[in-house]
Amino acid sequence: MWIMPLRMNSSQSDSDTVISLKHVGKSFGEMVVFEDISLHVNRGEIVSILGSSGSGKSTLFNIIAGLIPIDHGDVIVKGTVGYMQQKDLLLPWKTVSANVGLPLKLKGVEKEDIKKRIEEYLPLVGLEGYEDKFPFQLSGGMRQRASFLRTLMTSEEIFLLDEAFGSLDSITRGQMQKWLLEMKRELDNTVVFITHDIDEAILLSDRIYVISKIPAEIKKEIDVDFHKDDKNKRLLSSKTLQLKQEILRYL
Ligand SMILES: Nc1ncnc2c1ncn2[C@@H]1O[C@H](COP(=O)(O)OP(=O)(O)OP(=O)(O)O)[C@@H](O)[C@H]1O
Repeated sequence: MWIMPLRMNSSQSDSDTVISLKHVGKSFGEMVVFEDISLHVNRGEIVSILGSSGSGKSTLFNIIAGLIPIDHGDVIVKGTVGYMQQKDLLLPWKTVSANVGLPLKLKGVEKEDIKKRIEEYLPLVGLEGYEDKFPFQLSGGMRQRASFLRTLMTSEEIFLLDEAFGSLDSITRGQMQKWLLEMKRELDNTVVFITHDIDEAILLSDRIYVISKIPAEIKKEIDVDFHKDDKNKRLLSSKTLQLKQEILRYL
C-alpha cells in the first residue's frame, strides 16, 4: 500500500508544528529502514538529524518531501518545501546563473529581477565570476554552493538540506554556516538539516535528533538552548564538550 504525506498550506492550521511523523515505517524489500519512527519540527526551528552513514537520513527527507511512500504511520507537512539533495542535481546543460535562477524563473519572476538577485547572491557563496560557467567546469565544493544557493532562492517555508556543506573545506563551510543562519533570520523559515558533523549540528540547531543505525530509531532528542543569540560562542562553551560526549555515546 502506498501512503503519501498529507500536505497542507501553512495557513490551514495555526499549530506550531510544520512537520510531524508519527509511528512511520519504511522498508526497501527485506531491508527495514524505519520500524516506528516519530519526530516533529516546529515553525521557525533549525533541527538537525544526526546519524552515521546509512542510518536512513536521506530516506527520511525523501519521505518528508513526498518523493517516496511510507509503509505505515502518519506524515504531515504544512508548507512549501525546498529540498537540497546530497547529489547536487545541477542541470549540466545550463550555466551557474541559469541553474541558480531556475526556481525564480519557474515562479514567473521577471528576467531582470532574477539577474539582480543572482548578482547580489553569487558573491555570498563565493561564485562571483562563475555566472557563465557550466557545472562540469566547477569543483565539487562550488557545485555544492551553487546547489545550496539554488535551494535558498526558492524562499520556501521549509528547507530540507541534506549534507549541504559535506564537501566543503572548513573555512568555506564556516562561511556557509554563517550565511545560512543570516538567511534563516531574514526569511524566518524552517530548516531541517542532515549532517554527520556533531560540531555543525550543535552550531546550527535549536534541536538535534540523534538517530541510530537501521532499523533507525531516535536515540536522543537534544534541545540546544544555550547561546541562542551568538551561536559562535556555542563552539567555545564547556557545555558543547559535554553535549558532544553525550551525542557520541548514541552514535
Ligand atoms: N530506493 C532505495 N532502494 C533500496 N534501498 C535503498 C533505497 N534508498 C535507500 N536505500 C537503503 O536504505 C538505507 C538507508 O539509506 P539512506 O540513504 O537513507 O541513509 P543515509 O543515512 O542518508 O546515508 P548517508 O549518510 O551515507 O547518505 C541504505 O542501506 C540504503 O542502501
